[in-house]
Amino acid sequence: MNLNVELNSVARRYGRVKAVDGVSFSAAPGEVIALVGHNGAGKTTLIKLMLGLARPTAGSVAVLGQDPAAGDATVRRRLGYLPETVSFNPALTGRETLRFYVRLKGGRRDEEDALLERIGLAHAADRRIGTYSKGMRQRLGLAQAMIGTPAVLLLDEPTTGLDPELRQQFYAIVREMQAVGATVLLSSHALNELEGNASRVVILNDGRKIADGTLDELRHIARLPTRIRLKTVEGGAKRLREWMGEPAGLRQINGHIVELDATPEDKAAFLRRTAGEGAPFEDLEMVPPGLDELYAHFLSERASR
Ligand SMILES: Nc1ncnc2c1ncn2[C@@H]1O[C@H](COP(=O)(O)OP(=O)(O)OP(=O)(O)O)[C@@H](O)[C@H]1O
Repeated sequence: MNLNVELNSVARRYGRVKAVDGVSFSAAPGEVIALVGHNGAGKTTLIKLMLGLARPTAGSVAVLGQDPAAGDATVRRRLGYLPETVSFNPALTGRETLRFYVRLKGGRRDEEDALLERIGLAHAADRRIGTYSKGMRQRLGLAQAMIGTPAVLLLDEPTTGLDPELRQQFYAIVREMQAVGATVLLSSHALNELEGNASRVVILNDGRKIADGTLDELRHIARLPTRIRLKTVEGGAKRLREWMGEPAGLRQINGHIVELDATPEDKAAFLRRTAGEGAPFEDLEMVPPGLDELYAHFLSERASR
């Protein structure tokens, strides 16, 4: 398979600190991979290794088939990077700044105007960056990372400081990049927003990779229960409990709602029962474990080893 990123047993030490410790993974075109982990887990270092800004102390890194630290300009031009903290000259306008980066990267003439339009900053193109809000600066940073339609886009905590609407717009742009075959790697602490937006999740802890897969794969490995919530008519919770046979762990939330945590096997058996006659509920809701629960699970599993 054609891979845009390949990391093989990569380690990066800073003195005694193992910022990245034996990490291997690969990323194909069209994948959106979320790097998640506590502060100091090694996310930024991993991104810097892929950019060639840090060299591995062991193992190998290949981006677009090349060692990114070797300084090959053709590879660099096909990489886009949004750093954790974007900092632009406040005295320049958005357009001037982007034009500067387009020239630096050998981008198309007037590409800055198309990018400003795309990220919704055309109306402020001629305003000085010193007057921009945090969200506007972050969007300008994303526009800068998108110059030349990169094959690999590395985004370090890109949605920090963005309001919910801007986050949606941000992920819409990520999907557009994904659709044209870019590999997008983004680090984030906002686990809930990654659901439905990342095709794969890599969990890091103390520089090590402790989980890697789609959300469904991680759910399958973790075998965490699904929350089943049943609603009935007001005052009907008692009858519902009796019909369910008062299973251990059943929680009565109020007079008409009960909740149960079901293993994958219990869930299937329960669903078969609910399909029968006379099930005394009006509505059923199933909530599979979210990324925050999976994350906590993998971390606690690691800690107990
Ligand atoms: N240049 C450096 N010199 C010394 N130590 C470093 C350097 N860069 C990173 N580290 C250390 O490596 C570890 C991993 O840091 P890194 O910035 O990669 O984590 P992170 O997961 O991105 O954290 P955050 O979520 O806080 O941004 C930390 O212990 C950090 O202090």
